[in-house]
Amino acid sequence: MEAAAPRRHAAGTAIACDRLVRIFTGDGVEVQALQGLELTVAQGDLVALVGASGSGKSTLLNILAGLDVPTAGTATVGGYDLLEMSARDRLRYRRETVGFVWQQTARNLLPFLTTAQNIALPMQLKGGGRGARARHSARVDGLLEALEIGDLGGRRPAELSGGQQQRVAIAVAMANDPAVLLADEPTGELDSETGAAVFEAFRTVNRELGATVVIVTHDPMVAGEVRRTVAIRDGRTSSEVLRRTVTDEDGTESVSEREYVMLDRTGRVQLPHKFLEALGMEHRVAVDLAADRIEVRRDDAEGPAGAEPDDAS
Ligand SMILES: Nc1ncnc2c1ncn2[C@@H]1O[C@H](COP(=O)(O)OP(=O)(O)OP(=O)(O)O)[C@@H](O)[C@H]1O
Repeated sequence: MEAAAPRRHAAGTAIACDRLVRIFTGDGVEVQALQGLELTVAQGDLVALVGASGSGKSTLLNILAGLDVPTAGTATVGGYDLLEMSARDRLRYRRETVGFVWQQTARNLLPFLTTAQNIALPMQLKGGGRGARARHSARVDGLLEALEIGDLGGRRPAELSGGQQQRVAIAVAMANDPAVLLADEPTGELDSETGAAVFEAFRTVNRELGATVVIVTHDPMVAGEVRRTVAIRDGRTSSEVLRRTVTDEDGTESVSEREYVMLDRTGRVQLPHKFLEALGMEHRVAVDLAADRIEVRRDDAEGPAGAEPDDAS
C-alpha cells in the first residue's frame, strides 16, 4: 500500500487525529482499541461521539485528555502534539488546554470543598502572580452565573443533586478557560430531564465561553441535538451525521440531517450495514465512475469470484 503523506490541518482546527492507533497488550493478548482513527474537529464545534461498547470511544477520549499515549499516528489538540509532549508540557496541557467531565459525578469534584472552592482549585494550581486572587474570584463568579449555579457556591458535593454536580463539574473543567472540553458519558447517570439540563450547560460553554466540546455519549437526546455526531466502529471513525437549521419561505425553522461515511486517504469507505443488507451486497461490489458520483452496485458477474480472466488486479 502506498504510504500517504501526513494531512495538513487548517488554522481553525482544535483537534486533529491522523491514523491514530492504540494497542493494549497484557497477558499475551493484544487489543487494537484504535485502528487508524481519523478525526478533525473545528474550533468552536460541539461534537458527539457515539459507538457500540468497546468501539474505542473512551480510549480516544483518554488520549485527547493527555491521560494516555497512542501507539502510533498523530494527534494534535490546541497546538500540542500529544505524542511528542514532555512530562512538563503534558501537565500544563492537562491543566490549561483541556477540561474533562467524567460520567461518575463523584469523580469530578473534591468532596470536602464547596462548589466555589472546587472551581477555584484548578486556577490556584495553575498560579497567576499578582492580582490572581481577585481574578480567580471573578472567574468563579462568572462561571457560577453562566452555568446557573450561583446559589450553590457554598455547598459541598454531597449537598448537590447529580445534575447540579455535573454542572459544577463543567464549571471546574472550564476554570482555566481550556480550548477543548471533553466529556465521557456526562449524562449517563442522570434521568432524561436532568440530562437535558446538563447538556444545556455544555451548549452554554460552547456558545458563550467559546470552548470546543466533544461528548462521548449513548444518550440519543445528546447525540440527536448536536450539529455533528461522529460514529466510531472498530477503532475507526465510520460515519457521521451533520445537522443544520434551515428556514423555509414562511420563516419556519427545521433541522435537516445528512449522514456521511468517512473516506480515508487510501480510498477506503465503510458502507452502512443497513445499505449493504438492503441490496444484498457482500464480498465484492461493482464500482463505476459517473460524471458527478461514484456508483456502487451488487456484483452480478457470473461464475465464482476469482474466475474472471480480468480479475487479477
Ligand atoms: N487498559 C486497557 N487494557 C486492555 N484493553 C483495553 C484497555 N482499555 C480498553 N481496552 C480495550 O479496548 C477496546 C476499546 O475500549 P474502550 O473503553 O475505548 O471502548 P468504548 O467504546 O469506550 O466502550 P464503552 O462504551 O463500553 O465505554 C475494548 O476492547 C477494551 O476491552
